[in-house]
Amino acid sequence: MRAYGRRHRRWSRRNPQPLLLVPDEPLLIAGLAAIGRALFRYRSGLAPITSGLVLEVAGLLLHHKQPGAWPMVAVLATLAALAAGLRGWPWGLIRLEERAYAASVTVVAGGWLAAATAIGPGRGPLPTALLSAVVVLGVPWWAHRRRRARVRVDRVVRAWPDLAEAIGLDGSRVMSAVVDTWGWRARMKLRPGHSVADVIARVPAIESALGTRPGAVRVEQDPAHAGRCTMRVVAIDPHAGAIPWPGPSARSLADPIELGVFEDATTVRVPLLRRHVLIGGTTDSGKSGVLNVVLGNLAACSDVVLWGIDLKGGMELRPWSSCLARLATTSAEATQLLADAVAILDARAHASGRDNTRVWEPTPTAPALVIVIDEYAELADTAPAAVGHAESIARRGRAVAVDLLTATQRPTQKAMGGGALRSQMSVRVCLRVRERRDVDLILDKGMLAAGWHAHTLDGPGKFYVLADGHNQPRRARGYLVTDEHVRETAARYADQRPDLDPLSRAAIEHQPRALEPPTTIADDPEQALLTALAHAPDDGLTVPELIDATGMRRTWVYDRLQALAAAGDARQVTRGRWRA
Ligand SMILES: Nc1ncnc2c1ncn2[C@@H]1O[C@H](COP(=O)(O)OP(=O)(O)OP(=O)(O)O)[C@@H](O)[C@H]1O
Repeated sequence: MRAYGRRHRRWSRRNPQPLLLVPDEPLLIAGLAAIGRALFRYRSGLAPITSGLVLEVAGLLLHHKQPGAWPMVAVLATLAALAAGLRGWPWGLIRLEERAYAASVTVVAGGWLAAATAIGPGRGPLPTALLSAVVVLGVPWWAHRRRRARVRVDRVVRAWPDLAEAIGLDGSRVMSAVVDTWGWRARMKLRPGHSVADVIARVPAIESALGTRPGAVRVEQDPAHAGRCTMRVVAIDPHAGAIPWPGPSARSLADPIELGVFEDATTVRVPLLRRHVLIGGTTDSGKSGVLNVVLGNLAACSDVVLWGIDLKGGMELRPWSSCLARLATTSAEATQLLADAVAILDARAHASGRDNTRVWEPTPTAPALVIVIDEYAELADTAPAAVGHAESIARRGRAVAVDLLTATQRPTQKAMGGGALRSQMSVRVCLRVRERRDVDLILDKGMLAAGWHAHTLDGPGKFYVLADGHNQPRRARGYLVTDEHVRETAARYADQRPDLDPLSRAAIEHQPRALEPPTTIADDPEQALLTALAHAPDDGLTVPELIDATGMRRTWVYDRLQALAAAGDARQVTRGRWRA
């Protein structure tokens, strides 16, 4: 038996059976069905031709049965054209061009039908007129981008059950789909037991199944139903170009700040009163850009005093110096500034307790205090004493309107005091990060898995924001604030800045001043700098180390480093570390 089986298999390999297709229905019916399917599939593209044929038949019937009805046809056509042109009825057209097109088509079709009813569709110029109208009015129809997009979306919706099964979302249903300016979005119902996290985990597979570019699919939870979500396919990136800053929108800290624009063109509005802000992202992700948008707005608020800490020698914040009541550029200055802020906080808390007022309401005469810290991790590295003050402000500052606005490349556990500081930051702006786990560091644990994919942001200024009213992973792009904007805004509001209230001023005056650490200035700081750079270890020296070596101020060291770098005598080994 086994020998027979082997022989049979060998014989089958040598003499393969021809593949026979046996139709199980008559050829004519199969052919008609195929034509029907093709007509149905391309029904949108064929619509002008179909409409021409329908008109021809209607003209024939009306001419034979009711040739005197042509004035009625003309009147109805005019009314229909008015409804289409003025109200977009019955297609719900919003855009002016689309309504104009619908009105023109209705007028031409109605006019032709009235003429065909009166004299017959085969007479005179009517056949040529109908053919020309189909071609001329068909061209905009065939070229219309949204119509073609709609057709593509309809096909995807029909194919979704198979696609969903292939990517592990079997049982999910597309309930409705809408084409918008940038692509399309669909409301989806998931299989019982599936959640939006399952869809988010399969986003790359969905992109592959739909044939989109990577990063084109967004998924948002339906706030009313755990088993439903909105899937958005962004065919054209609405954030491809920079969005110019329209200027400050806030006049008081109580006004929400407009940071930029979401992908659906709505404005990103974030309330800042009594909130600490953390802006995180890798180098060149646009942190300073977002900081500048916030500063540009706060500069226009008459109830905020601004203090700044910029340990990059004031590189980022100095352009705003005319609007900053204080700017610290060294670790010692930063520590003193934060200590003063804690003193203000204590004085205000004390006064609130005494007067039985729960919160400090900022006004131009009793303004809020916002402390802007550029590169918080650097502060944590170089001024550990300052970190204690910052944490104290983060914990207790909100009620008395002493707020922190911090930017950092990477809010590591160490920089963020083991997360204690970060947990107080109720507004988090996450720009592009290099490593996926940084998303959880900036936003919170589990946010990466929940769809806040900041590692896929592909341009400076693009961000996710987590704040009151913003708890869905929606991509936004910050406004681009140019140097010119900064100069103009700082100059415009410089003399409108409020002063601290007497209570806060008195609190600072009673503060013990830290003694300036004695600095020994090298005889020839320039030479000392060159020697330090020449003998620097392979991973370079930090700016504070160079300050120690030269005894000069940070700004001097930065200026000299820039000049030496331009001349090729110094180079930045990694960010902030230098050697010859
Ligand atoms: N919203 C934006 N739209 C377009 N371009 C932007 C935007 N924000 C920033 N950029 C551009 O990106 C570049 C880097 O921006 P920025 O200096 O703000 O980044 P950063 O994260 O602060 O960098 P660093 O870590 O070096 O301080 C700049 O050239 C800037 O013009």
